[in-house]
Amino acid sequence: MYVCMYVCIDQMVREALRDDRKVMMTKSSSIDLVTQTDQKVEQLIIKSVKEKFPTHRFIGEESVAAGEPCDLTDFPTWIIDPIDGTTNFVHAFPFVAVSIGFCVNKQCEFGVVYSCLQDQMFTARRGRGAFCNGEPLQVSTEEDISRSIIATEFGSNRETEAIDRMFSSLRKIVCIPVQGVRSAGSAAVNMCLVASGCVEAYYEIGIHVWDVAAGSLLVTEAGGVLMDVEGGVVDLMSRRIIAANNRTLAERIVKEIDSFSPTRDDAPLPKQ
Ligand SMILES: O=P(O)(O)OC(CO)CO
Ligand SMILES: [Mg+2]
Ligand SMILES: [Mg+2]
Repeated sequence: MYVCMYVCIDQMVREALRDDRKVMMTKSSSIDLVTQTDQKVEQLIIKSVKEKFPTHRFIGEESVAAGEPCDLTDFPTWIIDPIDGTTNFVHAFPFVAVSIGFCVNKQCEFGVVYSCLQDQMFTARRGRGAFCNGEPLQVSTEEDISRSIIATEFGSNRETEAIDRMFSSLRKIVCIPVQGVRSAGSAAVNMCLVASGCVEAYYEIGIHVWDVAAGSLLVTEAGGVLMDVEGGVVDLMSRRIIAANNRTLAERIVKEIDSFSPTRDDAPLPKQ
């Protein structure tokens, strides 16, 4: 099932990158894009998994956008971002990933991130390590943030207060100084970069559970840590995350972040 699904998704994404990168609609803002490929890939994944595991539950980005609930319960749940980096996809900017996390009792058991254009398959299973195309991954051993590269994103929220806070945080981090700041345009790819040891840490406020479910396990299985932007335990529904190579860097980033709290992924839908 998985090999067949991978081949179909790979073909679907590559063909669409060549022939059809049209924006079909927007979601939370005019720059929160959706293409037909986002929907087709998610439908393919859900259909394939349901055939084998009919009782399992799903949290899929495009299904939630269509009104499905976004509740993480103790039931086996597949958390799917069919295209992480849709804006990249539309522009053919080469970081486009499919992200699938699988949780039981609210704990991630395995995560898969497929970076389509790099043809890199990142996999992690709880307690069994993280891998890229079968090769083991290890986070960076750097303890000094001034010798680090930090990844972050601005997301699709353009409200003035959120933007001000994001710029303020970034300004402080740049001026520590860090050696560099990077944005792959895909939360999942950013987390794979942390897991691979290429960047020391990634932080973002505004991501969703489907952006980071798989990546979170990749980071921890590669020896890294997850932390909330205010320093507590990360809550995948809170839309805030720091994924770092170690606690020293994560705590250093916490000190510089002007945090805010977007509406949670599992917040009740407003009454019509
Ligand atoms: O392209 P997507 O799935 O909307 O995700 C974005 C953040 O929400 C990039 O990580
Ligand atoms: Mg995403
Ligand atoms: Mg997506």
